[in-house]
Amino acid sequence: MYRRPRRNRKSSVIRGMVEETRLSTKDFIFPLFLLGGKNQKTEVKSMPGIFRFSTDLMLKEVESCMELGINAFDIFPAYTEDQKDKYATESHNPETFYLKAIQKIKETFPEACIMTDVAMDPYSSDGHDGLVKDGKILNDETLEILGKMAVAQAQAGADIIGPSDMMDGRVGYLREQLDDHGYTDVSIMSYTAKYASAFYGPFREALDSAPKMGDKKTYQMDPANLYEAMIEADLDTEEGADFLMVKPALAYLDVIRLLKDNYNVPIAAYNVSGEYSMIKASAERGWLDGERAMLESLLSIKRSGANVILSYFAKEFALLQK
Ligand SMILES: NCc1[nH]cc(CCC(=O)O)c1CC(=O)O
Ligand SMILES: [Mg+2]
Repeated sequence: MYRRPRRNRKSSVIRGMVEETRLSTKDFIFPLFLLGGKNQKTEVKSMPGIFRFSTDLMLKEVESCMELGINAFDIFPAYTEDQKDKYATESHNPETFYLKAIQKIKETFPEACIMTDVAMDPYSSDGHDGLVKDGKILNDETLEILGKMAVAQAQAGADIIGPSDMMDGRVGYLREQLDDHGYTDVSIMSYTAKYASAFYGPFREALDSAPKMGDKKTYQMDPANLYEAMIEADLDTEEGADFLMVKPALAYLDVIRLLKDNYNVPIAAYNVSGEYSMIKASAERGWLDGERAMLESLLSIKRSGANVILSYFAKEFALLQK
């Protein structure tokens, strides 16, 4: 045998030299759940170790993450039922707590990169990402609401907006709205290939944002489809997306690879709530080594081509690097 691949695995130094993929805290965006009020901190039951924070406590959380090298955050607000309506009015009310919180975070930590979600669901009494009429999710009517939301978020200081709604044409529409309002520097990380997935369950518990009727299959993609992601990616790149995102991550590594190989735009992957909870739940039962399972799955997301990883594991990962 002239070739013995095991020679390059014989010591940890050599294994380190030939390592093809390396994770860094810089790869991550940490999703954070925001509450109204003051001095509030509640754990998400289905996501052990993940909390919702009111603005004052979130500032502390952001600070402790930044000390660990996590500098990018995606802020998701939790609204109560009485604050929701059909038109997701709170999403662009300049006095609403989540816009104030973003302002405050940017004021306190100007170097932090703040991303915001553009979709109606946390503010909608129907629990859908778009406007509901006669059981249908209206596309073009929704765009106008998303436009107001995105401009309000940019005004509050968002560095990146993340349309997660899957309405057609929204990237171009939002780019135009942002530019018309003078926010040419605000980036768009499009949820390009977002699948109708069972893995969003814990997130919907965190925000109490599950759809009141039906499901999201008329706008989110069918898990059976790979090449359809290229139709979405073609449109999003033409419409001006700065990043293309695949969501969820682990069950869709082939989609991440396909987009990475075909588009010259950075690819993001959302390691979603259910993917976090699966590992946490089995680690709690002693069924697998939670830390190793976390590192292996994060590595697989990067190896498949993701440049940016949104993950609830971000802080835990950063802590391990210390
Ligand atoms: N449109 C809202 C939104 N933005 C991110 C997630 C899921 C994130 C996660 O599960 O961690 C969802 C839920 C959904 O589409 O129902
Ligand atoms: Mg699309």
